[in-house]
Amino acid sequence: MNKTAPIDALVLMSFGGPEAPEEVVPFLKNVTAGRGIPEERLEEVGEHYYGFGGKSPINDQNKALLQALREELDHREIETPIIWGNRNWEPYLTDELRAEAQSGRTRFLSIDTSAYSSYSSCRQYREDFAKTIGALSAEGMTVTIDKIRQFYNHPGYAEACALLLREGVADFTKQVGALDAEKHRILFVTHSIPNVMQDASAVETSGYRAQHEELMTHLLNGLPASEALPAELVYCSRSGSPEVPWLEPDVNDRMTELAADGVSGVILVPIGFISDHMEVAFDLDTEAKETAAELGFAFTRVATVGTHPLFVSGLVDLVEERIAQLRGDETTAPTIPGSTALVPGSGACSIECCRGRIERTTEPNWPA
Ligand SMILES: CC1=C(CCC(=O)O)c2cc3nc(cc4[nH]c(cc5[nH]c(cc1n2)c(C)c5CCC(=O)O)c(CCC(=O)O)c4C)C(CCC(=O)O)=C3C
Ligand SMILES: [Fe+2]
Repeated sequence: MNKTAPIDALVLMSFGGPEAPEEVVPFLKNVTAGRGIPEERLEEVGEHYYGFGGKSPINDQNKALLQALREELDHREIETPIIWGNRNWEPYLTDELRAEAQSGRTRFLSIDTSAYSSYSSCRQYREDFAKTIGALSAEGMTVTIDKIRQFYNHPGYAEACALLLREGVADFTKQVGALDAEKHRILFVTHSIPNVMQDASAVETSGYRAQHEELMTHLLNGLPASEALPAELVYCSRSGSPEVPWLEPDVNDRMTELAADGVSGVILVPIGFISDHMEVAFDLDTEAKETAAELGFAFTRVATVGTHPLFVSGLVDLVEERIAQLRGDETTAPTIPGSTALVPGSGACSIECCRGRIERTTEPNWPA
């Protein structure tokens, strides 16, 4: 029995990353095709990858997540295949779906590895689906791809983040002896995006930044009073041209400012990333950690959810939720308090949402 009808197969859809030094430049070319990212920035980002032997950590993390999802599906006696496809590197989405279609599975439900709404983290994946559908159609194959909603406010993701935050606070407390609201800060960190992309994300949902704030508020409310510290949202991994405004403050700049205000320790909480991919491994664990060391800060970087069982079972709950919606069955769409489930369109945002790309074309640095 196909417990997931009308879906034939699930797809873990991610960004992709190089496996070896010779793949770094071709990968970066794929990522930035048609974008106005300056050459110097690409060389700089290339160096981050070479610093890790030319291999991105993201693929092994996706393999682990794929395995964990398989186990959770098996546990629920759901036999539907789950495969993995990427936007920017092998295994490419189109190739994986072609192989499935040749085996007779043509209706897909995607689990994207991005938690929030924005062009880069939601709509661009849907454009990838459209490209794959178009490419396979040109080869005579008809496939459909739906997706689960953005999961930043799903209890599975949020409660996994909450437990990991408690562990991080415990680690930090050991380092400093006792928490002190004058001297210590919680900095929630996410990937910066251009301001125009932020604005476009906030048309039909609360938007990229406010979604992070909803989760932050929930996580802070969940901390016992003895662990309460002042907290704020900061950003990492800015790219693009310096004249184009992106979300700020940068995590390093903010730590430097805080040091001038008498702060001497930070807990970084990377709620924008589901696993320790390059932004976490380089921008936080290398660069931000160095900044903290220069400032003489106590420093803890909270773990990302990775394959946390609450996160993995939450994703499978979201698969079941979306399938129930597709069937027209009664279903609930649970969220953390103070947040609302995103409207089902092609899964998460409505089809008009997050059109960051259109605004970009009005800027000299963002060619159409
Ligand atoms: C919001 C967001 C997420 C989170 C949501 C999600 O997970 O999707 C994310 C994830 C990722 N971004 C990644 C890598 C890169 N992102 C770049 C460029 C950009 N990212 C942007 C935004 C985001 N990016 C934006 C607005 C740009 C600029 C222009 C553009 O392209 O729209 C560039 C080009 C060079 C540079 O500018 O840094 C690279 C190499 C990797 C792989 C890491 C690894 O290998 O472990 C992952 C998971
Ligand atoms: Fe990125």
